[in-house]
Amino acid sequence: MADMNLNKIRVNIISGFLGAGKTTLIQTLIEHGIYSDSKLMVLENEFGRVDIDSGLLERLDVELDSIVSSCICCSGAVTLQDKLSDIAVRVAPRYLLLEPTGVARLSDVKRIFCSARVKEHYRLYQIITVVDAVNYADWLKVSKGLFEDQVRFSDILFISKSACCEQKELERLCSLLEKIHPHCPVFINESSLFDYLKKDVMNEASNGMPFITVFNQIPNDFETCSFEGKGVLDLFKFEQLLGRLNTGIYGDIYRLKGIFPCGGGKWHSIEYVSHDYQITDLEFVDDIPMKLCVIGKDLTMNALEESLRNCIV
Ligand SMILES: Nc1nc2c(ncn2[C@@H]2O[C@H](COP(=O)(O)OP(=O)(O)OP(=O)(O)O)[C@@H](O)[C@H]2O)c(=O)[nH]1
Repeated sequence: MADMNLNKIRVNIISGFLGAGKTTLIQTLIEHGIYSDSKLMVLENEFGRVDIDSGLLERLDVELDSIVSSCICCSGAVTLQDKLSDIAVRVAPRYLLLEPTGVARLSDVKRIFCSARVKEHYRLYQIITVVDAVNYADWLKVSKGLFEDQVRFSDILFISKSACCEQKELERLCSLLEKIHPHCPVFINESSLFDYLKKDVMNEASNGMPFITVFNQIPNDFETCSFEGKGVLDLFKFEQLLGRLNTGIYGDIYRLKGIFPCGGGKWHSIEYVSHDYQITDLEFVDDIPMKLCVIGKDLTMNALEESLRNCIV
């Protein structure tokens, strides 16, 4: 009898904390042809109300969909199941690449793929967690349980931003990862990860559901605040605001991302991760509204909104 599992949609999950580099890795995996010759679909989950990552992936020639507003590991679990059923019928890709939010518990996402309804169409293959070499110590302070959950339930660990770190720091991180998830393959450079994936991307998720019950101890009290609308940002004032984000007056801000126009037909993307930020010119942007999304704890939404309004010219 033919193995029914062979016809199922193969799922790779790309997990990792806020701003770790999940979307960047997805982009690179696709550009390096890891999924070439196969119909691929990317499913993004954005914690905020506006969808930013999809816009950044749009230029790649893949099917793209997203779930916004809710985190698929908790309140959005049913939405994910519905979306997966829809994709199986409407798109029927060979592969599905799923990017959960940075605050998703990987154990919960993995559990969704163990449900009978999802298993009917999908088969879970390798789960990669991206670990941010620059900011992991901050994330451990913010939510140790969540960090450990994402490491423990993955099949492959990829350390991003390694070139920005000293060797000693990398060694410290590697030994921490080994303690949390012994013997899990860890990759520091992209090319060795790609070589491994080219051979093993079709390996089924190896460790099943380990018998560990830590899930409910993770405080998932992250908040998000999204801004979307017309308006041009004064870059100087906006950068001043970015410089104030770590003072605590707007709460604890861990991540800000988005796209915005700044006059003269120019658009930028903003990537703020744990106090550092990068503003990049964007080449192809249609006439879409400015979109910004903030993730943190104890956010003072009104103060943040007022300060952002002050940046609009
Ligand atoms: N130097 C360096 N920067 C990186 C690397 N990977 C990602 N980044 C940068 O980190 C920032 C966040 O990257 P994303 O790929 O958007 O991260 P993400 O995990 O998808 O972010 P969220 O979905 O918001 O959680 C961007 O400014 C990237 O350019 C890396 O390996 N090295």
